[in-house]
Amino acid sequence: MDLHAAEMRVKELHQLLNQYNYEYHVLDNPSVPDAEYDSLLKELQKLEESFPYLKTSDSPSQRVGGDILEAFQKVQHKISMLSLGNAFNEEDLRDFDRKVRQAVGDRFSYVCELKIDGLAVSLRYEDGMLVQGATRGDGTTGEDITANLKTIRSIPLRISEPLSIEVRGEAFMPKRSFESLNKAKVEREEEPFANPRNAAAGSLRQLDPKIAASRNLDIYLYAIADVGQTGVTSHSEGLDLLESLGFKANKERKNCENIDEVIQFVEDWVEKRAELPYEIDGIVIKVDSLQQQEELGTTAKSPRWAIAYKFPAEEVVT
Ligand SMILES: NC(=O)c1cnc(N)c2cc(Br)sc12
Repeated sequence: MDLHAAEMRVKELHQLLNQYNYEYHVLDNPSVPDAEYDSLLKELQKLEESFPYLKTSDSPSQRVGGDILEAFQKVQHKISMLSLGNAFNEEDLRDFDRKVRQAVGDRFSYVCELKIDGLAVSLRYEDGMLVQGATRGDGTTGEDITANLKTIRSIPLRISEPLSIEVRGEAFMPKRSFESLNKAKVEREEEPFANPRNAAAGSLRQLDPKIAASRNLDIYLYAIADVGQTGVTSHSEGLDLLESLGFKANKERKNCENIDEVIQFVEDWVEKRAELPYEIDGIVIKVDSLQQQEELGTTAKSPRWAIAYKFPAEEVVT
């Protein structure tokens, strides 16, 4: 095969492998069997060996990247990663609602989303290519865990538009992955992880990307850091844009016209959370309009236009 033919085939294999990966890990709806994916990936790896210059950083073969790191580099978040104020009961939620009304009046709506119990991370893309992934850290300074985040198959190595954009989300370990990881640890007489959140954090803090790759992590994206540059006017539009770019956003979100609907959503999920294949530790409630978010602003560490309702700690059944 000559170089031009190899270049064309590599381009075709990127498109096929990215599409199949998207269907399996983002849509949870594969159109080809795993064996088909594996054989196409092997074909790509062989072509990259024969024509090394065709191996690009966004190649599907580059998910489980390089060497074991000595340490993680520090990353300064250009836009700080805020934390959320907490609500623990209905009264706290109604207090939050009153403060929103005082600031923006009565014409506004909320978006309610599941609060994923994982590790907050930031992903930076340049011209559509994933160039850096980092932990939240203290909100201003995080750690560069790009190699480990690239192993999460639902993270696109290249998004559908050549945008330079930074997105935020929660990396997590599904319950079933957590259970099988801890079973293997106990069999090896190693200390098991206390919960999926610790397991996800521990996996993403591994200096060897091959270990992170073995942990079956996943992610839900829930914010665009520089959302003002995208032209969207609401948080719900921002979530739709994330999905159109190829990101995995959580489907269990609801637009709520008033705080009574928010409280109903919270009560519904207190009951339903056990059925989810991942852990959630609450519900995130946001004013939907970006203009009204702007009017409400933020305190030093958290937005006035959002709050996290925290579920009561589950009784540990001994
Ligand atoms: N959907 C969301 O906004 C969301 C979900 N899960 C989380 N752990 C967090 C944390 C912050 Br801060 S926002 C958010």
